[in-house]
Amino acid sequence: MSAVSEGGIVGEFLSLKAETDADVLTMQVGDFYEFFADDAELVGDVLDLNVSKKSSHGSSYPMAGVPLSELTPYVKGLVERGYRVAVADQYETDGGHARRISRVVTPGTLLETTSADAQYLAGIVRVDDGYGLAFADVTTGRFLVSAVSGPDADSKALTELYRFDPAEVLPGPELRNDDSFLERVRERTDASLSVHDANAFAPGKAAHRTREQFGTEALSSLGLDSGDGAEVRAAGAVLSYVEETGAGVLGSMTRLQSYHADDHVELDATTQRNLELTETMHGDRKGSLFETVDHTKTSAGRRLLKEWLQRPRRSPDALRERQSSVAAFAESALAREEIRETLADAYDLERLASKAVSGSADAHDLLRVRDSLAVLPTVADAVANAPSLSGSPLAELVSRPNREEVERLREELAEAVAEDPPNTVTQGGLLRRGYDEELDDIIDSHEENLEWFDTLADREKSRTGISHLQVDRNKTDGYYLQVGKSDTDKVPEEYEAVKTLKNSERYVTDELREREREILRLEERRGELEYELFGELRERVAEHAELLQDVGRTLAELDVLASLAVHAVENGWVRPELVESGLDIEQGRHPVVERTTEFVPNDVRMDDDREFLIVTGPNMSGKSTYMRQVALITLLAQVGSFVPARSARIGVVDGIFTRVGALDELAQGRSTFMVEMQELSNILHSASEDSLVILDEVGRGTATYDGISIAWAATEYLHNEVRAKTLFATHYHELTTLADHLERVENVHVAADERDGDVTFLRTVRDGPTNRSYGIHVADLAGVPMPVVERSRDVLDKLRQEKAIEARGSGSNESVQAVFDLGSGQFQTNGAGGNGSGSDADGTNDGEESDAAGPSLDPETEAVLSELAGVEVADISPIDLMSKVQEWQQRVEER
Ligand SMILES: Nc1ncnc2c1ncn2[C@@H]1O[C@H](COP(=O)(O)OP(=O)(O)OP(=O)(O)O)[C@@H](O)[C@H]1O
Repeated sequence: MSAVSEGGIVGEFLSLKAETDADVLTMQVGDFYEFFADDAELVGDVLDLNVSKKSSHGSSYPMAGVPLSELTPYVKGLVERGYRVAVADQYETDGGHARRISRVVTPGTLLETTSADAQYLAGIVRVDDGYGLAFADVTTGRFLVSAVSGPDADSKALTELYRFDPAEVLPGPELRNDDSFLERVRERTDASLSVHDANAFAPGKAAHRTREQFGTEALSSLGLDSGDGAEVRAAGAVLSYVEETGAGVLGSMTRLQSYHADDHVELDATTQRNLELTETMHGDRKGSLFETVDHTKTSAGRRLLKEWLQRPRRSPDALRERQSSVAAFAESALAREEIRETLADAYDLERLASKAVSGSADAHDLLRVRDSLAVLPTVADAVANAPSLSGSPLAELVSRPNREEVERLREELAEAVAEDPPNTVTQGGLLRRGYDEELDDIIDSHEENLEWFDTLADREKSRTGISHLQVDRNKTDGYYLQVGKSDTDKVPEEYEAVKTLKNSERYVTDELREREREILRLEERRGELEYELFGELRERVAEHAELLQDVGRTLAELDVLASLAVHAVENGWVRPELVESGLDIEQGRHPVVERTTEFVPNDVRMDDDREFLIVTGPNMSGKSTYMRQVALITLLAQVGSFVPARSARIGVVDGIFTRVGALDELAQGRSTFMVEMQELSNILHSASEDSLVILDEVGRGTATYDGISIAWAATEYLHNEVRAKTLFATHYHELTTLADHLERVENVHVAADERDGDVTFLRTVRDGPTNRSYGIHVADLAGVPMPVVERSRDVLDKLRQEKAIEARGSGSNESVQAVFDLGSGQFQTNGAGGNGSGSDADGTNDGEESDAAGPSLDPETEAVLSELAGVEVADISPIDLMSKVQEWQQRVEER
């Protein structure tokens, strides 16, 4: 026990606590880890740990404790709730014991996670023209850096944070006081924000740290050799944080990967949520795209599939390679299933590598490494033996890790680790015979001594003639000879009595004592030697961390590609053709909805003449489903997956942007309309002509005319300036007329059949606008009282009267093409072809000015109209009226 007095322990605890900025401290006191004072109360509350009282220097302190071997789950419990936990260990000093903080466990450096998901620690640095980002997963050794710049760098940086969903973020010194940025980080992730030494972010220091870890070569091969890049600053800070927290996993971070935001399809946080990639809008995992398409066999495969879905790619070559692998797997069911079955035997090698490096891997973990390594040659042979697989990129994939090296390490482990080792690494029994000579000698002598005891009773019986004699051992007396009372007279003189029982007597002899001491000595020596040898073996496995990561990654990739093939085969998906632009999906389906519904497939065609689709149709007809289906098919194609369609040609996009009604905005305390406009604003800023934009009901959150105006203007801007491929679902029937005047805007509608007051949803998408505005009709169907329905029709008519909106074509903002009259529901133009039926669509205009309040007419027509308006129908005879009409016609024609 500690040399410090009992009272001093609380004092020691409190002074260690003052040293650390961790939220909670636990301190080893003998065989226990103790929490005192506020920390004891916290663990009492949070983890239901029993809290007692400890008196110290006249005060009483709350105290809670757990045995040494049971600390891990408590630390994990605290860290998973977002606390940073400092662990102080006891060590020997000349005068007794002392304690120091050996590790600070934080959400981003927790090794003991049981979740298969990636667990990133992120560093983010702001510089003049953007941000540097570094992401490290201490559980797998993955380490990635990136930089984003440009006018929308803020949103790009936040997008990356959302994509990696880090457990912990270290903001650089420039960001620490930027409350609005930090608030946005909190909104998009569940990360804990931790403050790390500002010096660690300094360019020189960070570059030094990064070079030390990955080597100068690695930095220069990624073009980061100047060392003052923002991503290197973020990387250096992350490395120094991992080191400072004492997790001991730096060695597993073997490879620096750099990526460019342009390598991946931009998917902002809103879009990832809207498309329900990994969870539904209601927060369920089930019903997400990921859960629907996931057939992986390993947790590393699951993790990788999720990563692929969250980070679709833009390089057509890389995607075609994945497609070819999926196609090969799709064609060879037998080999695929054999490989998947073998993969199921693999454990998470990336995680095991980190455990080996941190020294926390036990003998069972090394057996897992052995068994997982054995999977590689088996699957590689299966690939080589299946003709349709051996000619595919899968052959290259399985030959990536060095097979000889894999085999050497596997053999070493097979020869070293015992088949059924104990759970602790200190008691011996971890290693096999034949692995180490000294160990074998120890085991031999140990066995020989045990054997001596096993046969002792028989030997003594025949030597002494005692028939009631047995040899046994217990905790207090050790080994002894037990002789029945009736035979005690035959006991030889070297027997030394140690205990008298009712019917027997116990004895020991010098030799027995000597043998017993030898057995204990051998057991102790065996424990020590095995621990030492095991440590060396684990060290060698740790030295192979990179190999383990390579094999782990290869098996995960195989697992994901096979999983995509399984889903494609089971659901009739096809390989999409990747093209430069445009979109031609024949008989496309929604990948998630098709699983639970008799799905009606639909076509989608978009090209340079048809870039903007206005999607109309009654409520619940399937507008949102249709648009999401387009987005998801595009996304799946850029994951390298097959897609739910009869055939598909997909133009590779640089980003997918969506704005759909979200459910949880009010819960976040922001006005729905404000959020809607922020999202719209982000899309208008970020989308390019290579992007896909999905807008569902933009403008709905405000007054109708405000809404129409915003939707109208956004359509013009997207069409004229951005030129992104856009699908826009709207209930504003008025917008459908835009197709007549904006060159590349087309209408499609989801058809519904209406008979005898019933609407049957056909779920079929057809060209052209829907032929009526359904809102009031739906109110009618829903049983809203007739007077209200009729009155609303009246009101709608009134509202539409004499309201007009101009449509602007591309080119100068002054060039007014057409005026939309909400009263008539028609466009009016004064130029050539002035009936507004579309002849102005090429953007040429005869230059006449239009009046935003309505078309300006020539004086003669004005006069005719005013006469018409003045006619008192009741006072004029039919004959007079006919001749008046003839006269008006003539005057208008001659004008
Ligand atoms: N092609 C289809 N085949 C079968 N069912 C479909 C199809 N499209 C949509 N559905 C189903 O129809 C329902 C309504 O779809 P959706 O939400 O897309 O309609 P909507 O027109 O966007 O509705 P609202 O205008 O009210 O937002 C959903 O339950 C969906 O599963």
